Amino acid sequence: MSDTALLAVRGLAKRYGATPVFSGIDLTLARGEVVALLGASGVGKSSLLNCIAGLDVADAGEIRLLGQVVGQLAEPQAAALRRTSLGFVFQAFHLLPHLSVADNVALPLLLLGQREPAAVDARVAEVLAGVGLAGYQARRPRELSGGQLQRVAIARALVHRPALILADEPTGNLDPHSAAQVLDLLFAQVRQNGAGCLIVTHSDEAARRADRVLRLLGDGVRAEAPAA
Ligand SMILES: Nc1ncnc2c1ncn2[C@@H]1O[C@H](COP(=O)(O)OP(=O)(O)OP(=O)(O)O)[C@@H](O)[C@H]1O
Repeated sequence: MSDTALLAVRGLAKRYGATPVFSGIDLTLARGEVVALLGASGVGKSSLLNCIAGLDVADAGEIRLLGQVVGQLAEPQAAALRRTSLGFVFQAFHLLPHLSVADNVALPLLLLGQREPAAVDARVAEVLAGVGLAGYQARRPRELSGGQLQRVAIARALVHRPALILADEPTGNLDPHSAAQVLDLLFAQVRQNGAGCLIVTHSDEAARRADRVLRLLGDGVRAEAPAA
């Protein structure tokens, strides 16, 4: 089963110096599945997401992405697998302020070597329209609201059609109205693209919209019944 899973994490452990964060983490995500990851503040949700994304390194365990054990690949191959198959949405948006909206969204395509301007422009326009920002290509991030910034970040995470979206509290900086809009868009776009999504959240709304809800504990992951 783990061979066909989009993501399979086995026995993952992380510590910072002598301080353990988590250990014995097993989780699996199927293609097209939206999974919400809950957990107390400081339990290691962001650390887990960062390990899966290759932004941080686990101390033990295995991460299998699209059937490939990432740790068994040479770093250039691991990086290429992540670039192709992952999109990341951060709580603080992480857009580049000096680039236009279009250039921010196009970045993953450029990193993948897609430089044919007409094709890049067309895909950027398509994905911006998908998040309700048609015609915003020339804007700068400073000219956008928080909800719009996060929608740009979602467009950037989806532009290269990754198989897995990792989202770390993507509505944590938004007012409730914008948060609900952004969640709707994120989940609609994820499902429309047939991608899987692992979303770290404190939001009941996000958990309610997920296919499955997991709770991260220091020594494992527990399945929770979705909120009614
Ligand atoms: N770079 C780091 N160096 C040392 N300790 C760290 C580092 N990053 C995180 N930690 C610690 O690891 C633990 C887990 O942090 P993490 O941010 O993953 O938790 P979280 O569950 O995402 O928390 P929150 O819900 O508050 O965002 C915390 O105790 C944090 O202080």
